[in-house]
Amino acid sequence: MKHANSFADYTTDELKGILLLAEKIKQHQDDYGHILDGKKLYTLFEKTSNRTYLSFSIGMEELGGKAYNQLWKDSNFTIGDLMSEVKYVCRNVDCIMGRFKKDETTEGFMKNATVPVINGCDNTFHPTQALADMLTLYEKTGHFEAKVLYIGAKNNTYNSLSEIVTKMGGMMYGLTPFSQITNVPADFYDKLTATGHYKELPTDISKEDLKKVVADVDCVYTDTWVDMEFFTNPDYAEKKNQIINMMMPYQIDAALMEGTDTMVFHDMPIHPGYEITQDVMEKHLETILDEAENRRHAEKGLLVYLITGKLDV
Ligand SMILES: NC(=O)NCCC[C@H](N)C(=O)O
Repeated sequence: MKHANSFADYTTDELKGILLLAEKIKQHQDDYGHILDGKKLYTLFEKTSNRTYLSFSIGMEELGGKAYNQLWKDSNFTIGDLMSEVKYVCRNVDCIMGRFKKDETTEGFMKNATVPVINGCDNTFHPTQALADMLTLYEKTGHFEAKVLYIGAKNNTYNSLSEIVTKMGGMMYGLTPFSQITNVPADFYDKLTATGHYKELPTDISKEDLKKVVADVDCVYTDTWVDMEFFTNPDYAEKKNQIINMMMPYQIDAALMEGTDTMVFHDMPIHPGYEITQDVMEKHLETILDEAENRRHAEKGLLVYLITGKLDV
């Protein structure tokens, strides 16, 4: 039995297998409408969501299974012992997808569950977003060895994207003047660098040098500068303003993209005027929506793999 959290737990072949299965199901949906007949997925949200909620609910239904959704605040996880509650949930369902504020909750689920647990985005990793991103890159470029330049806050999305790009043998460039990450092992980024497929760019890189990287990569990627659990938190308002001021010079704008056919990716929700300008967002929106739709397709590959243990279906 496997969980889905860090891609350090997955081989390159396994990831390719999941993505190729996802693409096969996407192209031949009619052949896969019953593959998870009778299977049940429990989804639990401690944070807000649009894509994760919809993609897992509809994705499960399209495979013949059923998803049962609960908000953390309505659950007895708020008052009970985590270990025994997780074990109880596992008596009922075949898989769990949880979006939690803290990675220690994700890890608590994974430690105690007797069914596969998928991290639906905590403060450290967002693996299903990275699978969707890689599926999109594969569809748009025809290969898995993608070159990506991420400009923005170092965060959950960045960590999982960096893991998958390096694992697939592509090249990940990170320009991250600010970090939301508080809880990865000290050597996490060193290990990525040691693969030879990961490079952090200096924050004082010249516009000229940055534009060379933009022209060389398949896509420029950005994400919110402030993660969802802090976005509307009044206690975080001052910090949020500081971050915005610091990050404004790193906004994805038309001047940065000018003269290239490089794609722009964003995991959504988008904050035009902050991490990306309105015009660049509008120009690349169809690509971004392809990427967002691929959450559902990539997750279907993952669900089939985790629940059946098979890739050759
Ligand atoms: N598509 C998504 O699932 N978006 C999640 C947003 C990730 C962002 N770094 C956040 O934690 O708010």
